[in-house]
Amino acid sequence: MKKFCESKVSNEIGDCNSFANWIIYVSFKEVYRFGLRIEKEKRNDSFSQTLAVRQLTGSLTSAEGLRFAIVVARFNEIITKPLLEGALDTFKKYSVKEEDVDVVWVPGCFEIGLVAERLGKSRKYQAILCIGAVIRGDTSHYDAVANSAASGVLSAGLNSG
Ligand SMILES: Nc1c(NC[C@H](O)[C@H](O)[C@H](O)CO)[nH]c(=O)[nH]c1=O
Ligand SMILES: CC(=O)[C@@H](O)COP(=O)(O)O
Repeated sequence: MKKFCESKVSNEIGDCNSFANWIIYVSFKEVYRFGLRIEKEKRNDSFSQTLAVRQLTGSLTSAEGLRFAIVVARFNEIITKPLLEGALDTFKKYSVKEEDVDVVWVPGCFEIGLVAERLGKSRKYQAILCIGAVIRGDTSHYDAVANSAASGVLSAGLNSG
């Protein structure tokens, strides 16, 4: 499994104007399903001596017939639920059938890696997507939870191939 995307975004919830960090993790066994497009770009600036810049862009046309799992944390559900809905919507857009997606709720980010690893080892899924949200407060609690979640997801990938 490979780490596909990790993003940090700022987020406001109620009184708490804080930083939320959520992790989205996808792995694809069959990378060849992503068509690789090579585009050449001509630049009209001081770098124009570089005639062409090669850009590699992945494009997924259809994931029909593939099975996916989503592990989603209930903690900070106000954030994770819309992320889950977005993920389900995106799967639909790529022709993944509803019955080919299993959603597993876990209490919080701490549990994501554990469950993702089990699901990965089941060999039932093409990819496992993990969704969690950790909000920075006044203490170092944020770092503990976010770091554990990130390393749990990394271990899940490494241990389930
Ligand atoms: N503080 C956050 C948590 N904490 C809960 C833990 O993840 C865990 O579920 C609990 O300690 C039981 O083992 N979880 C988040 O997802 N986000 C947080 O900000
Ligand atoms: C990681 C958290 O749950 C976070 O909101 C805790 O906030 P605080 O550090 O103020 O206790």
